[in-house]
Amino acid sequence: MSLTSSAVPVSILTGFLGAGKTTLLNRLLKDPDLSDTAVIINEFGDVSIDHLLVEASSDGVIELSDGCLCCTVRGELVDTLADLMDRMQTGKIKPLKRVIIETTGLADPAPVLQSVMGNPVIAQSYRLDGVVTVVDAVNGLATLGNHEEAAKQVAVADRLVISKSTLAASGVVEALKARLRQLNPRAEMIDGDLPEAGKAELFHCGLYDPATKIADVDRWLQDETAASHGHDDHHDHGDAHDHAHCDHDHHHHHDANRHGADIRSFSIVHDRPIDPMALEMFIDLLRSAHGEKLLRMKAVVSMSDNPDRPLILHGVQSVFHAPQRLAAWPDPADRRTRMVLITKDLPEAFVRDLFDAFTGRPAVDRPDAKALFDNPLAVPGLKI
Ligand SMILES: Nc1nc2c(ncn2[C@@H]2O[C@H](COP(=O)(O)OP(=O)(O)OP(=O)(O)O)[C@@H](O)[C@H]2O)c(=O)[nH]1
Repeated sequence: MSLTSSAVPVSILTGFLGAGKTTLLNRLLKDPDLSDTAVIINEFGDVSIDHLLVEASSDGVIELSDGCLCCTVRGELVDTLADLMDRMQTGKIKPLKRVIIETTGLADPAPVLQSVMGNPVIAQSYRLDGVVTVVDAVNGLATLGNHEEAAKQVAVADRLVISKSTLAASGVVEALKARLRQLNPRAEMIDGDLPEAGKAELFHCGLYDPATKIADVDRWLQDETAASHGHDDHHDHGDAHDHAHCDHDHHHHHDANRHGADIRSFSIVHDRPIDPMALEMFIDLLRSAHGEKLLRMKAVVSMSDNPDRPLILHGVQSVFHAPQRLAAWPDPADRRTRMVLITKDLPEAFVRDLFDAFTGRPAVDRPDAKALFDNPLAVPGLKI
């Protein structure tokens, strides 16, 4: 996956059945800034109607055949993206500014993201820009409780659009927002009725600020740790903030397990440059042994081989894009490694211990007795 600004950005539009994805897309496609956008839609059922419902961009709408995008037509999604690129390169269609993939309501978004990021050919030409998830204000809370796919759709989102809020009884939207905050504390929440929900900027979730073309790491990481946590010296072995245990307002008494808080979001902050080998081993182990539990990971990493040029990492389950070096730190005053992880059934403490195992310094202030006794230079007879 290329993260450079030249690759065509791909946005995933997801949300449970009937949440309002097509309605939102119809509004969005009226924004002139979304001209030269291809929309790929998939459907369940024999009768294909979704593409008819997308009004404004009939030329750009590519309908995948019957089946769920996350499984049966994954090959077809890759083929469609490859075909689009071929048509662009041979001048059959104008260069695309963006591709939007609208998933079926039942899709687990992680495999969809993987199929965009994990195919080497696709990864050369496209970059995953972000995930926009529509949540229905009326049914959202119940749906999240009953359907794991819906919870995953929320967990991996960069932005959450709350639809139908005018139809919801008072208090319902607030309860829904609290639940969404718990599942995904970093995603920006937008009321679907507001004008900004219908603007092209909704899809600008990627690393590069589309206006300046400069990497905006804090926004990309959805990184409140950048603002709220300073350079604490005690973060020697990484500092993890687990959001499954506290909501955004830090109400520590919340019962995290009440709503199946096996999906959790946390960050690891590390003050010292990391050895490339240690990072590679950490990532390899995490994704090979626990890939299916790693819903999403984004990171900016200070590397010991070149601390002036941070490494950008971006992964979904076991699939990671090729790491990319930024030319410089976006904020020279903050050169900390920052990782944001969203996991399912993978406790923060486990990930943190793993990170520490590969990156932690030996504790120099505590003598290692065995090393002292095994020391060939030790003075015979001297007991410590
Ligand atoms: N009042 C109101 N109705 C909405 C809103 N968003 C969607 N709807 C209605 O909800 C129904 C479902 O909307 P769709 O846009 O088809 O939902 P979808 O997520 O594309 O549905 P699937 O493709 O079946 O998963 C339609 O009847 C819409 O008119 C909203 O913000 N307010």
